[in-house]
Amino acid sequence: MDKKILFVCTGNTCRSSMAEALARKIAEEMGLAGIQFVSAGVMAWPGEKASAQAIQALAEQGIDLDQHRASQLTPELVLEADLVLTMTEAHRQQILHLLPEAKEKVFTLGSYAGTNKDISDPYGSPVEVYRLCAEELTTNIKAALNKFTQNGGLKTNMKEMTLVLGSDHAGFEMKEQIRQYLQNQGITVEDMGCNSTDSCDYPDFALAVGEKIRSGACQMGILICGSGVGMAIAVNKVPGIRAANVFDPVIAGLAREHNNANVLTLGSRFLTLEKALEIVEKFLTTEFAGERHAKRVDKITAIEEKYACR
Ligand SMILES: O=C(CO)[C@H](O)[C@H](O)COP(=O)(O)O
Repeated sequence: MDKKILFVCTGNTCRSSMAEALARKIAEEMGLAGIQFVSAGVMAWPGEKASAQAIQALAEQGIDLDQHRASQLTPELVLEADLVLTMTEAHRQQILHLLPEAKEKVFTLGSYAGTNKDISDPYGSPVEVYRLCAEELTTNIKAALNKFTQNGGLKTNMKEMTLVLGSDHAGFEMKEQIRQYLQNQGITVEDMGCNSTDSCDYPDFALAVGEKIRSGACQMGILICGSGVGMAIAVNKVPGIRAANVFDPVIAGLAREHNNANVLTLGSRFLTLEKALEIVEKFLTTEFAGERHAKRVDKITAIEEKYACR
């Protein structure tokens, strides 16, 4: 079933209408399927068109906002959404006043994306201000979609995802066998190398795999070195990556269920192929449980954000 993200501003003719249309385009560029985007205003005139400057700013990016018509925010819209992103804290407060029980899924776009700034209202300004607003929205929406997809917003389905693999020389042969196994099951796999048993450096491949996931091009990764330890340490330096070095299928399931791990690392020198495949299968077929674990995974993300270069 599709997930739904609702953007909220005041009149639904400028910020949230642009956010809805931009998010649709960004999700397509990130290869994200299964997310529906909608928008509404806390004080909208239902049926009103988007402002002329918003239409122009988005038309310059090849996005048609001409057909948009404003909608008034209703409790149903909030309840139906999986995530509600408001343009300002005042909008968030208005929703929570109406529906305090929605607290867990209503955020300002800035706080959810990690930029921590409200999106200011361009209403009545010249088109240049709308262009800047569209840029600000784009930055925030990209980060928000990364977070939404990595924190269990989407259910994992093996056949629908693209997996990325990498290894060093010690993990090369096991990587080849795992790739074959996955491809035989119809799973799309990207292989970032290495391509032989010649000695090489595991951080190079950890970075390549981490960046594929960070960009949204792939949803999960598997990295193999001699012990799995170096790969886990290296790839965990990429923001948004939660890698687990696993030697047992039960732990592989827990790494997904509780920690929403998105990268599995394996130690080829300490695992039989049979055991490695059992671990891979469990890792890829277990879904993040969310609920109390989501709050904890969000705290891991908050640690990353605390030390991010600004
Ligand atoms: O496990 C690893 C990193 O954690 C590497 O595969 C291992 O360090 C490579 O060692 P060598 O160069 O002696 O083959």
